[in-house]
Amino acid sequence: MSLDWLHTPAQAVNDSARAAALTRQAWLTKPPGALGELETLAVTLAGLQGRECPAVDKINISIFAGDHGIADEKVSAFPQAVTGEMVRNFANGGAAISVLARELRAVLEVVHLGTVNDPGPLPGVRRAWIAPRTHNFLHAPAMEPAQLQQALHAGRDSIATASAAGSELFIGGEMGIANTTAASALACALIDVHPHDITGAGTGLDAAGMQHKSQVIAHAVAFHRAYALDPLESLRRLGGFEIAALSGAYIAAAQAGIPILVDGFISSVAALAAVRINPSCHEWLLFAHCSAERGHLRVLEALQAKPLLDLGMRLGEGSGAATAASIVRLACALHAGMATFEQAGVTNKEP
Ligand SMILES: Cc1cc2ncn([C@H]3O[C@H](COP(=O)(O)O)[C@@H](O)[C@H]3O)c2cc1C
Ligand SMILES: O=C(O)c1cccnc1
Repeated sequence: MSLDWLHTPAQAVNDSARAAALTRQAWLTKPPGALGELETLAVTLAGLQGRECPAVDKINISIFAGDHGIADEKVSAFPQAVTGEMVRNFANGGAAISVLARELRAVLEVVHLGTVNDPGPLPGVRRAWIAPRTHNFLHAPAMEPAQLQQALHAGRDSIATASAAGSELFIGGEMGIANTTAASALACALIDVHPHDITGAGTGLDAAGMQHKSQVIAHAVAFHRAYALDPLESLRRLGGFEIAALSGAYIAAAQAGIPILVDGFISSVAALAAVRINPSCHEWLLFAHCSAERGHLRVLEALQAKPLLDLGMRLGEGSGAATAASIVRLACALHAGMATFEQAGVTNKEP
């Protein structure tokens, strides 16, 4: 199986649906622009969904879980066993994203790509097993070429299922202890930022822990520097199974015409890799929130992204995107449900 599909263009945005939505916004009983970003959201979604009045009733969430060799370098405040334990927690419905998905009445899929602490087959968990974890990218590429391919295809498979179910919005999430280190290293390769300026606390490192993490990232980025201009190779060398699966899912969603709501720091780095691999998927990305993880602002800037929320969240799992999805729903409801000046008999301003 080749990776040629990664370069297939995303679906074209429907300009006439977008224009119709823009006109509709001007007719609604409010001063023009008074609903701020909610107006922009509705108009953007209209173009993506190809209808004057978009809707996000059917939301698909896929959480990709995988472990990281770089965890050996003591770069996380939590032990590696937590990744596998959280896969079980997702299956049992006890994680933050489980609660948010229920509230949204979204379809939640958990994709288990490989953990050191393997909980085994679980109901509601798709096993797309690659290996217990990636290689430690301080000394070697994180993934073998075949493993990168498996991870990208795991993401694409999630979109095939979502697309067949008529999904109107895709949210990707991740779980993988030490993945803020992988995402930070990958971001350094993709946007040429200094590790010190992007390294954050992740699950809660103190200042000394962050200093150490930043040095580990700097060494890894230097080790793989020769490949920094190649985004797919950087993803293989510095990413992780769940990060690559997210990149594959984003590209496939844009190709399938499903709008994407990007979560926090790790998801945004996966989105940046996706855009560097296939620039046409950029138009399909909506950005949910600004994570408290230090490097997120810099990554959002590289994506020219204006996120909807800033709640100090730093969890991952797709939780920020699931929270913002309610706002996206409200934007669609306002756009479709408000009366026009004419319908309501309200006097419009002078032209
Ligand atoms: C119980 C628990 C649940 C989580 N859910 C997401 N993460 C988040 O934290 C991890 C990244 O942080 P670091 O790079 O510092 O390890 C990822 O698994 C991410 O999804 C969690 C972390 C923990 C501990
Ligand atoms: O913003 C994120 O994605 C994030 C931040 C810290 C830990 N895990 C995830």
